[in-house]
Amino acid sequence: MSKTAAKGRLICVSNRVGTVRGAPLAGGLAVALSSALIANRGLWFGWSGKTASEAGAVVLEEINGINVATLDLPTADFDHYYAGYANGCLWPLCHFRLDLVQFAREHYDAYRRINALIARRLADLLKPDDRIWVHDYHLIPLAEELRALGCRNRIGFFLHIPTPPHELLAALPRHRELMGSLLHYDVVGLQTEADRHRLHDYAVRELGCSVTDDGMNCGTRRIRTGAFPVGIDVDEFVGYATSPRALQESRRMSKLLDGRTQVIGVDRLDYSKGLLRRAAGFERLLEKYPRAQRNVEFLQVTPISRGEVRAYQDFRTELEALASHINGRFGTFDWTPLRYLNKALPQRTLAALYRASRIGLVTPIRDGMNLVAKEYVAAQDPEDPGVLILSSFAGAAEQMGDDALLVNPYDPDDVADALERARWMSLEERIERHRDLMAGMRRQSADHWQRSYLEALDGDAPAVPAGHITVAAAPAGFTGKGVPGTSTPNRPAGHRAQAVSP
Ligand SMILES: O=P(O)(O)OC[C@H]1O[C@@H](O)[C@H](O)[C@@H](O)[C@@H]1O
Repeated sequence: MSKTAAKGRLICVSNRVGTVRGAPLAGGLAVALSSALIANRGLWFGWSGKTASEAGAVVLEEINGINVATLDLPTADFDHYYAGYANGCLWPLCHFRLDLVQFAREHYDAYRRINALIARRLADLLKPDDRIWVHDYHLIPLAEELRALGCRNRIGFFLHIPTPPHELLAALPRHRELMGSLLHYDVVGLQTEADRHRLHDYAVRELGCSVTDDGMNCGTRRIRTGAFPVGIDVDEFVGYATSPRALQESRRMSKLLDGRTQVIGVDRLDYSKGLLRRAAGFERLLEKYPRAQRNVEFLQVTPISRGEVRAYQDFRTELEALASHINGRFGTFDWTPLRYLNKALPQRTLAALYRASRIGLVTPIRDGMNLVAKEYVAAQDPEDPGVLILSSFAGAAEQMGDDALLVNPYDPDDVADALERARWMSLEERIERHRDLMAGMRRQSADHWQRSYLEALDGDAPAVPAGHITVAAAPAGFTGKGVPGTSTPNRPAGHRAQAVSP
């Protein structure tokens, strides 16, 4: 199929739609997807942000020039789906925190019901040549539910968060059922090559797939896989950071700092962001390099997130205790070492804060990509840029690892040493690193991300064949649901492919 063949509409589906009434479109990702939607006469489909006693009807409207379709989700299932399964089970699992995974069958069942509901509502709107692009872990089974309704459209999936290794995934009850549902997509996109390899490894071991140059063969299904690293709109962010207002704010901030070095961290309040270990690394800097005392300030901007999930509540309490401990231990009447804000700041304000900060400290214990790292770099003054310190466990490290200072977030000494090195890095070295980082970010922008993904989705992966689908057998113990063509429970290992209707 030619890449330029006439295409149908693009339908993006995500739990939250990226554009809301009354607020301008913000963030490179939302902007990139919106421009793809506008160019492809598309529709953004997702949750309305409200729950109701009954599942709602789809509301169609135009917001910021984009066609948006939303629905209220049923209250009875919503918490189990969102806080229970998506954020209490899949999120920690995908961020390698098996210890925090809370699996409950009723959560998983609600997650499946919500996916089935979204599929039914979406199916009513579909035209035969629409291409569907599903986003993130909330909606892994969506293609399977759509296929069950007879949908033969091209459907792609993009996972914004990390893919865990086989050993961790295998600990998830009913993992084959969940992961097998990925085989109903035509294209599965991941953030990094490492994620892609982990997916392949899982699919070979558990789903009977074989790996090809551009994806996987699973019986008669050919699934294209690829690493599509999410980027930012570099010029948009440079524009924020160099607006007269931002420059004025940065100058005001520099005056307040009075010659002290500002280190900045900006993250949702989430255990995956490594905030406790980051604070411990900062504390280590003050202990190990006493000259840093009174000369460095750490500003951590941390809007509250998913406060209904227990692990997030516990984490917040621990972080607050550590922040006060550090300030109590090292602070003086005229110097607060760590300023910790639970506020969501607009992109423009963040850009000014980034520019006034000599060091960007981005140390998640695991992250799909991390766009803060990219925004921090884009906001810098190219003639006197700051230094990015980046966790080697952020997806962004695959692209930025040569020019950022990479650290192991589990090692406070490594973080402290990188902070000290960044403090004293020569102007020449900072300029060179910044230049190379900017060049890489321009090559792999948000726009490049959506274009390359859609090219893969429109490419030569076969659309779902009419009639029967077959896949190779899954190993013993597999309960069937999830993989096309595997409806026999507990099929023995080695059983060959079997045909079923899609
Ligand atoms: O939607 P939430 O739970 O507030 O989390 C914010 C975002 O967090 C991201 O990291 C997820 O990949 C998104 O899917 C999610 O929307």
